[in-house]
Amino acid sequence: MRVDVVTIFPEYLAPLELSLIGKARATGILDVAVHDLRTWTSDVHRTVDDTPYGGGPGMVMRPEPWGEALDELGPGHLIVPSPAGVRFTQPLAHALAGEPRLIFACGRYEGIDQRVLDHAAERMPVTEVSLGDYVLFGGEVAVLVVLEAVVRLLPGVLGNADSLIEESHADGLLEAPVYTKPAQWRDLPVPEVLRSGDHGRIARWRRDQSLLRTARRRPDLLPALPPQALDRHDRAA
Ligand SMILES: N#Cc1c(-c2ccc3ccn(Cc4ccc(CN5CCOCC5)cc4)c3c2)n[nH]c1N
Repeated sequence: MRVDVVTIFPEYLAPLELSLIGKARATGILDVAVHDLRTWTSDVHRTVDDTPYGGGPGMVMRPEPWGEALDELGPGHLIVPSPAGVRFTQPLAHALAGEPRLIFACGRYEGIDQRVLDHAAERMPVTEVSLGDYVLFGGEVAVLVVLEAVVRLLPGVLGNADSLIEESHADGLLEAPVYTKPAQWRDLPVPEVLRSGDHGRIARWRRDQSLLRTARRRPDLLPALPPQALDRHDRAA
């Protein structure tokens, strides 16, 4: 997968050199390039923003540098983080993991001139995404989140592919609690079932814990579960 990120704060994306994303880059699974939007400015002050038409607070990012940048870097699936975007979810992460090329446009100020997105949409898929209902300073943090969620799904990135099956949101439920040694820590024991060696019991316990957690913390996820997601054992509850 080839990823291009355009931002006025390239240093914000330094974490992309680290951990599993850094390893995916080193092993050739992922090719990431971070670009400074000011590369595509032509004035002496390298201006990237201007006042909003129609008035209102703050500044808006000028279309010209973005147009030049996307002319050079496109085509690819353009991902634009925005407070007004569609909620970023695990299904969307899976969809993006299937793309050969992603281009991330990191806005700042009050956002990017809408014509940039409209013009790009004439020649490539454009998706505005939001991390959630709160307001950040810009899109860079969202790019780190989206990229981590997407890259984890690429073949060869996670050592144990099984961990993709058990994790939260993979089957629509929150994951069960996890434990490791020691068996007793500050008078707190590991649940006996997890040390029983009875894999059927362990699987049922984990499923029950997932359902309990989801019901308590994210009841909004429960109705979305298709009937077949609750196996015969669950229905009895
Ligand atoms: N992903 C993501 C994001 C972002 C995000 C992503 C990208 C950019 C580029 C600039 N900003 C800052 C900005 C601040 C204020 C406004 C106008 N406001 C009008 C009133 O409603 C709220 C918005 C717009 C943009 C960004 C924020 N925030 N929250 C998420 N989940």
